[in-house]
Amino acid sequence: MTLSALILAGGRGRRLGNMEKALMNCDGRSLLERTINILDDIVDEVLVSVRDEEQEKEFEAYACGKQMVRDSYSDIGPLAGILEGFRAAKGKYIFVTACDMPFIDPKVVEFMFRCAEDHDAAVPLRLDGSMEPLCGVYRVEPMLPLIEMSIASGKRFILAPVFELDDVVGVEMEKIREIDPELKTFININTFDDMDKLDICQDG
Ligand SMILES: Nc1nc2c(ncn2[C@@H]2O[C@H](COP(=O)(O)OP(=O)(O)OP(=O)(O)O)[C@@H](O)[C@H]2O)c(=O)[nH]1
Repeated sequence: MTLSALILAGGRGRRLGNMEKALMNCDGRSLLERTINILDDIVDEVLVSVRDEEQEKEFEAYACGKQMVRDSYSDIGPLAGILEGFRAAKGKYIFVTACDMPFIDPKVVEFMFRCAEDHDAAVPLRLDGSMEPLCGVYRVEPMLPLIEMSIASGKRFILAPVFELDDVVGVEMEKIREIDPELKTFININTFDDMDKLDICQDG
């Protein structure tokens, strides 16, 4: 079965003074390259979601030759990138993540694919029971029209199409903790404070 992964990287990093988060540096590599390398061993295809042509050009040196998909809706947020990723995907299932989650555990990704098998999606459940969509695996066929409908009806939050799926497996954090004890997979970088704590620096 063909599997895909989508790395969302089209955000503007406003909480970081409009820094390109995908190009931030961790251990000598950009966050984008790190995530591509992790996913490349697991899936048949890695897609990089960018907001526009200018960003695509800037990312060319860091995208490891992977296909980049540009938003066709501007400034509506991550769902615009998810839409184009799902339109371009060759896989039956797609893992969706963000460029600012540099410590994804590959075993967690594999586990999420296994959980999604024969279902519409597998999405991690936070301790409060809410879903964490940016570490989820989705079956492309039912999701794509639901993403289109969500955007058309002005529902731009990532979970809007997920709520409409018939068969979503919620994956308890405790199950993921058995694989990734510190839940590093879910660390994401939004602020200068996060960068300091995690020893991440601005590219260049
Ligand atoms: N393609 C695409 N990706 C987006 C867009 N907005 C956010 N993303 C991505 O979605 C993920 C989550 O984004 P956020 O952390 O909420 O937003 P951000 O733009 O990265 O940061 P802030 O501007 O500080 O909120 C990140 O990987 C972003 O790169 C968008 O309009 N298009």
